[in-house]
Amino acid sequence: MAILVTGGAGYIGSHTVAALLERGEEVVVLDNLQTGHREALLGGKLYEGDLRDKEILTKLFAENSIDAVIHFAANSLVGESMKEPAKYYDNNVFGTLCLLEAMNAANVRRIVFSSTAATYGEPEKVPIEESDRTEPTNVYGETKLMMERMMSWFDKVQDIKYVSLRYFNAAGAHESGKIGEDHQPESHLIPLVLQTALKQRSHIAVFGDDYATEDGTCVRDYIHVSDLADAHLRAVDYLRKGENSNVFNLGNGTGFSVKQVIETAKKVTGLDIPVVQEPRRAGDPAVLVASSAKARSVLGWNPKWTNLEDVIQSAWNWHQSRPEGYGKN
Ligand SMILES: NC(=O)c1ccc[n+]([C@@H]2O[C@H](COP(=O)([O-])OP(=O)(O)OC[C@H]3O[C@@H](n4cnc5c(N)ncnc54)[C@H](O)[C@@H]3O)[C@@H](O)[C@H]2O)c1
Ligand SMILES: O=c1ccn([C@@H]2O[C@H](COP(=O)(O)OP(=O)(O)O[C@H]3O[C@H](CO)[C@@H](O)[C@H](O)[C@H]3O)[C@@H](O)[C@H]2O)c(=O)[nH]1
Repeated sequence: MAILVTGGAGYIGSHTVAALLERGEEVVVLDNLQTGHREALLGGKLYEGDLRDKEILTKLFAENSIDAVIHFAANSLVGESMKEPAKYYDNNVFGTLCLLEAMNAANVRRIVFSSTAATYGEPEKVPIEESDRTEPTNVYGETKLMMERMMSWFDKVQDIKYVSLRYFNAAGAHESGKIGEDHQPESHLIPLVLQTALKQRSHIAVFGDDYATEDGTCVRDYIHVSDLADAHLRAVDYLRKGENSNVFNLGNGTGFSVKQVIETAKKVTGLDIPVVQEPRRAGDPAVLVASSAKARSVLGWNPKWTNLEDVIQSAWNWHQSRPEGYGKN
């Protein structure tokens, strides 16, 4: 039996594919390569196509014995979602609907889903627990919450069991140095800061310094991509044991401000990183920090990369060895 990974050629998807292959799983990937890279796939069978294309989904499920789906494929940028909402409802919500319909038709009843800290919006308290209020402050988070609710109804009505993993901020790169983060254009803080250290950019913009945080900049919980990959394998095992649908936060439980990330990157690289203060970015909550106690106790998840310096060092190794990323697909 194979595992279908949608978005497997993307950043977190490719690290999860690597982890699945390492433990001997058969992997099938569906990716339209809109942000992913063929070279990021260290194995598995790639179907190059779109989640919203019913024909390719039907073909893929007919040609492979799929046991479970891990669903990464989505648009996932907070800032962009506040400029182009339709793109997010279409790819994320409609795309997931197409996938669930095809799964039901093919009698595939397990899905692990990439959700996000952005489902919470401004948290009522930190660290955030899964039972806390979900009131997204951006379109992206709203679409992910809709996808979770949709899966909950497909569970009730069609018995498709799901595990929704609400990741906080993914960071770092694979220890082998073969795969890492390469988004074109890049919008995530850590890669942008490291590209500035490499002098590929003149400066890093800090979006807002008037938040209610210690130094006025936004606080996030950075979690290593290999720890995220490990959680997906545990979530598949959890569903294979016949457990009920569930939701888990995945974070380290420590928050770092934008300024602290830049300072840590300066220390790791030993290089100058010029900063320019800019206005707030629409849709950004001030603080997002996870309680992952539930994932630890139920999934036995135990993140290894708990130190921000080590996480940034692992990203730095990747950026130094592949300053242009993967290059052309
Ligand atoms: N990066 C983070 O910090 C973070 C945090 C929380 C949640 N997430 C979620 O994790 C998932 C992966 O994030 P990422 O950072 O690896 O993003 P990514 O853009 O690197 O990966 C997404 C992959 O999905 C593919 N894709 C997108 N739409 C598709 C479609 N319609 N059909 C087929 N393939 C499609 C892309 O080509 C890409 O390979 C996303 O669902 C995102 O919302 C990411
Ligand atoms: O040039 C930049 C880029 C980012 N930031 C700030 O840095 C923080 C982190 O931003 P970014 O790296 O863009 O991540 P988020 O917007 O927090 O979103 C990421 O983390 C979410 C979970 O918390 C995921 O759901 C999203 O998919 C993923 O992109 C935010 O406060 C941004 O305002 C800057 O100040 N300057």
